[in-house]
Amino acid sequence: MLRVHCLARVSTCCLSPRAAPRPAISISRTRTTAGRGLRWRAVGSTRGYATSCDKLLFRQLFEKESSTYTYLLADVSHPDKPAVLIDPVDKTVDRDLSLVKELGLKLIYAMNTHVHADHVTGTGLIKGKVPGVKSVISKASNARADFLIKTGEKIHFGDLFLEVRATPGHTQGCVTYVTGDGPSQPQPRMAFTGDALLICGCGRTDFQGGSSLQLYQSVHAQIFTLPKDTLVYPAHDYKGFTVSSVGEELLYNPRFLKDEKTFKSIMENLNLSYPKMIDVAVPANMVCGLQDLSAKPAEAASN
Ligand SMILES: N[C@@H](CCC(=O)N[C@@H](CSS)C(=O)NCC(=O)O)C(=O)O
Repeated sequence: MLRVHCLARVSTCCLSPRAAPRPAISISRTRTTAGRGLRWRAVGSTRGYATSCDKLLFRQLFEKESSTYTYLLADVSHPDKPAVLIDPVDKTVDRDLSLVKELGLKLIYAMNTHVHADHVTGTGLIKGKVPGVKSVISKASNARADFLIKTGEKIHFGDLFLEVRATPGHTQGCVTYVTGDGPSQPQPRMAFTGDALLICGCGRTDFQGGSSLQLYQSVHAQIFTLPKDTLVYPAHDYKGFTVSSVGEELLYNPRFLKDEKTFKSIMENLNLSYPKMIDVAVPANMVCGLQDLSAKPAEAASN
């Protein structure tokens, strides 16, 4: 187990008597085991788009120019209320940090699912505004960050954790973050799929080392093997959808329902225009948004 950072305070897990006290912040490396369950359980809503866990605070946030979703997760049962942001956008950093402050959370990680091409990550700005926050991205992305994570590793915030699953194909370094498996973790599980799996769609594969065959295989192996009730939260939606599930994507995703060859042909014929921001966004995101911020003094901590 690789511990990369610890807070002095520890808390015991209130829902799992078997769990040992865990440092508030840590990243550990374990082997990933794909869920094989076939559960379909509606929790708290008629469509089942909710997760039950007293500890988890969860918010889905939207940036309208790039149609990007940012996700805020926190363990509110822990005295520090440690929180993570997944895929923050530079333009909405102030909104996101205000929310973190209002909710009394302690932001510890600003995480990226991949090197985005259509917008600049908010990670660099956040690090300047909230000292102590660590940036996270995959090692396979070849980007710079405080923590370079790999498949199978766990990212802990309080007693909750996210499991890292490599889902390359949109870019070489794409990962999906999945909430933990176990009695004290949110049920159903939640998968933050970045651009690998979108709702009834997927990320394009025509730049940044993209590969349609790799995408097809990684989504099938790493996401579609999760329990069917696992909630799917993508990095983008262009039609106004907010959440799906593994079960729904298995039934209705028009791209992944096809065989590999047909999928490849679909991806080769998407005819999408290049993202407007790509020339600015990719270099900035390769350094997790710290491209030109070194000269600027850090602002006062937001929380
Ligand atoms: N018009 C937007 C870019 C839209 C786009 O290409 N989205 C990407 C994800 S961001 S790189 C994508 O993979 N889309 C897949 C799809 O099927 O739409 C812009 O100019 O930024």
